[in-house]
Amino acid sequence: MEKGMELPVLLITQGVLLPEAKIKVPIRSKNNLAMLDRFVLNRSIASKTLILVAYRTESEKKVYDVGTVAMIEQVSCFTSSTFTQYTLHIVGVSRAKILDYALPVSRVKQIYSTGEVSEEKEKELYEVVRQFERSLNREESATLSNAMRHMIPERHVDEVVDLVASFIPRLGYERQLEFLATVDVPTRVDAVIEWCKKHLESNPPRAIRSASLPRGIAIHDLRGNGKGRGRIIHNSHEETQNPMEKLAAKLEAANLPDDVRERVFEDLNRVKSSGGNGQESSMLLNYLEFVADLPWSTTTKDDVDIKKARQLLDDSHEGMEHVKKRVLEYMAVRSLRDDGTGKAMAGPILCFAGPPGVGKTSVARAIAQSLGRKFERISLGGIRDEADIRGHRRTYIGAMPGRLLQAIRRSKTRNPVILLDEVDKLFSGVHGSPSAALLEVLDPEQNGAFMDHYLNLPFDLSQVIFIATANDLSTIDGPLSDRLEIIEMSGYSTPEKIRIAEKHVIPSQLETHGVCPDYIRLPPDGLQHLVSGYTREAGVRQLARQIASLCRHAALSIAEAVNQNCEKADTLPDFSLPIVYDREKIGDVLGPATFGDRSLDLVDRLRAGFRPGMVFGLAWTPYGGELMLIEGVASTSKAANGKGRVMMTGKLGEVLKESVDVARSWINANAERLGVDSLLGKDIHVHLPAGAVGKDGPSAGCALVTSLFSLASRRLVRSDTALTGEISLTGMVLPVGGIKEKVLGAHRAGIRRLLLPEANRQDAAQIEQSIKDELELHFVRDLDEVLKKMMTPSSFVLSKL
Ligand SMILES: Nc1ncnc2c1ncn2[C@@H]1O[C@H](COP(=O)(O)OP(=O)(O)OP(=O)(O)O)[C@@H](O)[C@H]1O
Repeated sequence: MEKGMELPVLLITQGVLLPEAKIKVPIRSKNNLAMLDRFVLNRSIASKTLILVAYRTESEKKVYDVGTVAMIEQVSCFTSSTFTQYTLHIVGVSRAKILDYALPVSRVKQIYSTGEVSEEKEKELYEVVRQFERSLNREESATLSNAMRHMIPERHVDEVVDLVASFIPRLGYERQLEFLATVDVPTRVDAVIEWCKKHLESNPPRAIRSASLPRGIAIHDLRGNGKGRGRIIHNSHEETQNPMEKLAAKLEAANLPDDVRERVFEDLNRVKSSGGNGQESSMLLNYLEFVADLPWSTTTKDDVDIKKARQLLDDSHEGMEHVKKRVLEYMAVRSLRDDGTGKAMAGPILCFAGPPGVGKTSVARAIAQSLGRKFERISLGGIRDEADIRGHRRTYIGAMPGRLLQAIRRSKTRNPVILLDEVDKLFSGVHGSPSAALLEVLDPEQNGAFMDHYLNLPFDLSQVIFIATANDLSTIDGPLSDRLEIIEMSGYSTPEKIRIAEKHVIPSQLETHGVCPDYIRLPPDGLQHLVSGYTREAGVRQLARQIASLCRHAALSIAEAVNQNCEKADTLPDFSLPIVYDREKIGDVLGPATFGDRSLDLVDRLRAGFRPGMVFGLAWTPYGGELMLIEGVASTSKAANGKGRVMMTGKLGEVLKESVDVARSWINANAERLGVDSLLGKDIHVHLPAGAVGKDGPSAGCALVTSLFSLASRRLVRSDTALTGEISLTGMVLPVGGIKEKVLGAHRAGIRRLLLPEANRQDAAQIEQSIKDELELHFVRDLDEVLKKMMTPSSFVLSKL
């Protein structure tokens, strides 16, 4: 049996894709959708390469036995409320025989072209193609000449005819299929010459007006090089240059380490000896270009001036003193331990953790700037494939280097600061563990000779400074989190947001939109309204977007006024500067406020309808703190053993479920002492609304005890208070995380009285004084204290549970 390779199948029902041509294929059929889902969207290694299969005739549903190996250049996705349409942007690579047709994967074998084309034939071909190009409409002509220009030098006549054939209008399905199946190059050349001539009969070429031709096209000339197979010559300068020599010079200039140099020049000689022909050589050429582009020995010199760095951080970032302090310490240690090699000494990798938009990326950028290093960001969100970090082996068609080396190439230096964004969103899939690969990258023992599968040569990453960011620390892989030094960046309070907006966001948005600061004014109450009415976030990203909308509005108003002024020089426009964005004007521009009063209404409505068993807890989410309603009901159990059951709903995690059990046991054990009925013999149902959102963690313990006590005592819980805290079975209140976020979340929701664990007193000290002034904070040590402070003083007691 013939061997071959297995490729995912994309069935096309209209048209034929020839090698070198590009098409867009909307994915509609069930089979194509399944293939897309399995091989492309989930990023398998072979995901970039497909086999395009066509039917024998457009009506007959039998597949043709020659297909096109193709590479996906882009996947675009259009989503409306009713459907999602994916479209693949594809480029044909080569012909392939379909050995074993099956869905979703078929076994195929690449077919190579055969036959030599005489010099005269080539000349004739290039002459006809030149005229054909000028007979196309301007858009197609530009696309064809562009495609020609982007064909690497040394492309052969067989590739040129494939490209040109894909531009011939109204060729017909069957003729396209026949052309696809023709491996003999002279036959294809004859066919293309004939089709071009036919087209020229009814579409004469436009006259050449060299002055009007775009640069590069006038000299874009197709002709034989007099040495057998033809090649495309782009311009007179390139005519004199041998691309192999150019590449060799580039590799020479790259200053490769000795062991690497030897292997790379061996590869170059292999390409040279094959004359640069064929699929393998073209892959090798791409590879060598990549090797030459890597900054093997280019570094920037560190310029560590702590005073300057402090100034830069202060100028670009408001508040966040603990972050700045830690960053400066980090830089000071680096400068003292610098042994002149620039190597990052074994030490922790900084990881900024916090909700979106709190400045994690911009602090990392400031670190790079103050060290005088290049900055690159790699987004790790959703990566499941080890190859994303470490690259694909070159044996795969369409193989690519990993994201790390791509970032290094972009930075053009061997010692940039690389931000590993969202390390908490790395997943392990069927194609290896990206976080294990990342561990190797971060390990100073191993990263001096990092092996990317594509590069397949050791590359020294030891001088790179890695900084990570995360939203949710609980989802970072254990060994990876051991390597990270976490610096928590919590969300901002409203006054902090206002200060950040005034000092940083507004000036930078004005500059971005080219609006003079004198032309626009955002008075304090306008800004306050913008923050509380149009944003509900821990950071300032949404706020920056809203300010950008105001700047765009200002830019448009000013531009319109200026135009009007020019048209009627004698009448001044009805327009006065600066434009003042007060509450009313903001409402006109951005529409009615999305938050603020309306959501406070919701809390007010909940408070008005408070029943026994209801209590406000506090939740930490990766997007900031939130008020969390807990509801409980109890009824006499009808269970056979009479003991009563507990039901929990609202997508609760294991730990949260256990907290309900602990709370119930504590109430039952202390019922007599507290003077309430035991919950034994009662069926209890605890529900945490926003049922579709998963919730977990031990910090709702205090709130759960309060809810169950309320049921047992038939007394109402204070609806003006929210609380957080883990509990022990013996009634102690234990500390919890995310205090600042939770307190700010409660404050945003309009709750002013809070119960926090005594052991978290220190965390609460970090909250801005102006916020604390508006709050009544109670620190509690045990559950007796919690219940005393949480229950309404009224003797409102329901007669029966
Ligand atoms: N304390 C601050 N002072 C000045 N500007 C700030 C501050 N915090 C955030 N910003 C600005 O807010 C914008 C968003 O910040 P950035 O992109 O760094 O957020 P991030 O925390 O990295 O978010 P994500 O997790 O979504 O990537 C940036 O323009 C940043 O400069």
